[in-house]
Amino acid sequence: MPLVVQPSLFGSSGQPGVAALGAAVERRVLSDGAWLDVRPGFITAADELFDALAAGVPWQEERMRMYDNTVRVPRLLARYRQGEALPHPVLDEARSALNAHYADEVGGPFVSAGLCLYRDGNDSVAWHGDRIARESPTDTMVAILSLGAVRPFALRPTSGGPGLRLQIGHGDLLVMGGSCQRTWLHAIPKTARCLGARISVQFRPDWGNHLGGRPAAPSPAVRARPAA
Ligand SMILES: O=C(O)CCC(=O)C(=O)O
Ligand SMILES: [Fe+2]
Repeated sequence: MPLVVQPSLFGSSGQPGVAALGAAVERRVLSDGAWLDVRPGFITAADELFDALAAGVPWQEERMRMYDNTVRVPRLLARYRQGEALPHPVLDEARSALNAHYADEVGGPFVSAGLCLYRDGNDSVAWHGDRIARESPTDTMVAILSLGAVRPFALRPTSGGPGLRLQIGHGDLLVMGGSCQRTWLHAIPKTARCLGARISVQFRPDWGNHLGGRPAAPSPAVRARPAA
């Protein structure tokens, strides 16, 4: 199917690279042992990286089982398991910088990379916790680079109660850590306001059987469904 991606929407120029982590990383402690780190502007010359990934990654449209049907996964995907070459050298640089910064944190090192391309506001990911932590009581980390359109990154505790929405921008880093994949759910909701495509790169400590997410548990507010 044709994929329309507008090139160089964002106005940066130069060689893509990574900025320092260190004190630029802001930690937000959530309930139940979960935490989030945000480092705005981690990727420099992020529109060049966006363009290179949009054009160079072998994006796949996938289908998934939903009850008795198969449905289109509403985003394009690419996966790079441990040992597979990443599609851009800046992703190697980013993973090395993350592994140095998070060396003393439980759950590393980051090895695999999953990429998502949200073509427009109709593409999304439903509420889920990443499957790497599904049956394990141990803490873990998922580091996400965000490129392109700003989409709200929504989080809510599995036990109910108020959630939050982060505006993760072009070139920003978000790390979910601690118990976040067990005790919180996350989603990229559909939106009518989205201005263009977004690419996310998720670094995970172990490919394991992560296939895009663990569905949200049934709750009065949200019916259980596979992460789509
Ligand atoms: O695109 C994102 O930022 C999140 C994607 C995600 O949650 C996943 O692939 O498990
Ligand atoms: Fe996820």
